[in-house]
Amino acid sequence: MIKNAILTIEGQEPFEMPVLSGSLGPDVIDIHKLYAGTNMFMFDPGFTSTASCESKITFIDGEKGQLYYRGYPIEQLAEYSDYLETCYLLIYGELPDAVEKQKFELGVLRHNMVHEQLTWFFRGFRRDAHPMSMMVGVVGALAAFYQDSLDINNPDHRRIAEYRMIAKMPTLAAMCYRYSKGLPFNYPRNSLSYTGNFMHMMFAKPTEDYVVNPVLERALDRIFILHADHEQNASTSTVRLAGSSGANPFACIAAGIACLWGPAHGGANEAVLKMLDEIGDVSRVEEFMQGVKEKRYRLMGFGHRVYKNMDPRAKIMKQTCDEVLNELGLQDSPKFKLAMALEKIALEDSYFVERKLYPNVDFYSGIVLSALGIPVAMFTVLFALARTVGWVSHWHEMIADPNQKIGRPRQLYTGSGRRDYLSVDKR
Ligand SMILES: CC(=O)SCCNC(=O)CCNC(=O)[C@H](O)C(C)(C)COP(=O)(O)OP(=O)(O)OC[C@H]1O[C@@H](n2cnc3c(N)ncnc32)[C@H](O)[C@@H]1OP(=O)(O)O
Ligand SMILES: O=C([O-])CC(=O)C(=O)O
Repeated sequence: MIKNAILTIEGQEPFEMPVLSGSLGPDVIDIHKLYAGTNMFMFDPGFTSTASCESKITFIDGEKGQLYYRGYPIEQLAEYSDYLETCYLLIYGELPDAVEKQKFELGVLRHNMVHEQLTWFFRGFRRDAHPMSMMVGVVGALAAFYQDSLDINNPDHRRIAEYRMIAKMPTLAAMCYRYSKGLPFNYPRNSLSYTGNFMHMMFAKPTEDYVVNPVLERALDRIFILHADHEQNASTSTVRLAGSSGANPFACIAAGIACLWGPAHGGANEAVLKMLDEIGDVSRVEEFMQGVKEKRYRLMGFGHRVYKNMDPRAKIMKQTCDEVLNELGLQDSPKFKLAMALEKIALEDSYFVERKLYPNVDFYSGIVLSALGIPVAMFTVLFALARTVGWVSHWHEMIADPNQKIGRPRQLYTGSGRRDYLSVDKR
C-alpha cells in the first residue's frame, strides 16, 4: 500500500514522502532503518527515485543543470584542473598540493605498461571486433595478471589496483585501436602527460617522432575531466553492485565497461555520430525530428534521467568542439552545423521542451573526437578510460563503508501461481 511517512535523517529536518510498504510499518521512519530494509517494499523500475547508497563524491542538481566533483563546480575543474589532478580529487576527496600531485602522477606513470603476455591476449580477437568487446575482455583479464592487488580487504591492494587501472586504461585503449587497424603497439612515453601519452600510443608512427598538439591535448584532457564521474549512473551502479559481492576490482570495472557500452548510456556518443551520418544534411533535420516525435527513433545525445535542464558538460563540450574545429581549420564542419540545427529545433519544439529533453554530454563529444582522428567505434572506449576513476572511487568508497551490504534488489513477482509438475506425456 502507498502511504505518507515522515522520514528522519540525523541532523536534518524530518520530511514527508509517499512510500510503498509491504507491511503496515510505522508512520515515522528512521532513514537508516529504511536503508537496512526494515519493513519497506518499494517498487521502482529503473530506480528512478531509490537511493542505493550514501556518497560524498559527486553531486548533481538536475533541475538547475549543475555538477560538482567533491564540491567543485565542473566548469572550474574543466577550466583550471587537469585530468590526473581531477582523478586525485575524486579518489581522495581533496585537491592535491604540489608534492601530492607529483607523487600521484609518478605513481600512475609507474603502472602504465601492461604485462607482455597481455599483448598476446589481443591476438586472440578478430581484427574487426568492436573495441568495447576487447576492453571488457582485457580489463577483466587484468585480474589474472596482477594477482598481488586482488585482496579487497587489504588497503594496499586496493590502492595499487586503483593506480593500475587508471594507468593502464590508456595503454589498453590504444592497443585496441592499433590492433583493430593491424598496427604495431606503441609503448608509453613517460616524458608526456597522461593525455599526451595516450595520443602518442594511439597515433605515433614507428618512423617519425609524434609531436602532441597542445590545443588538442588540452581538449582531450578536458573531455576526460567531463566524463570522470557522474554519481550513480548505470555503469557506476553496476560496478558497485558487482563489488558488493566482494568481487575483485578488475572484474568490477569490466562489468562497468560492459554496462557503459549500451547506446542509452556511454554508447550514445557513437550512436550520435551514426545518427548524424544517417540524417546526412541540414535539409533533412525537420523530417528526422518528425520521426522522433512519432517515436520511430530517439534523438541520441538528448535527454537524461537526472538533468531536467541543460547538462553542464554539454555546454563545455560544445565550446571545446568549437575550439578544436577552429584549431584544425574545420569551422565549416557540416556535422557541427547539423548538430547545431538539431539542437536549435529541439530547444524550441514543444515535444522536447515539455519533456525537458536537453543535449547531454554525448551530443557534441563525438564531433570533437572525430576531429581528433578517433574512429567512431573507439568513442565509448574513451568514455570508459575517463570514467575508470569514477568507478574506482565509488568502488573504494563502498568497500570502506562499514554499512556496506551486498546489493540485492527485490522484485514484484507477476508469474504463474503454484502448479504441479506434469510428466512430458501428460502436457
Ligand atoms: C553519458 C550518458 O549516459 S547520458 C545519456 C546518453 N543517452 C542518450 O543520449 C540516449 C538518448 N536518451 C535516452 O534514451 C533517454 O533520454 C535516457 C535513457 C538518457 C533517459 O531515459 P529516462 O529517464 O528513462 O526517460 P524516458 O525514456 O522515460 O523518457 C521520458 C520521455 O521523454 C522521451 N525521450 C527521452 N529521451 C528521448 C530522446 N533522446 N529522444 C526522443 N524522446 C526522448 C520518451 O519517449 C518519453 O516520452 P513520453 O513521456 O511521451 O513517453
Ligand atoms: O548519469 C547518468 O545517468 C548518465 C551520465 O550522464 C553519465 O554517466 O555520465
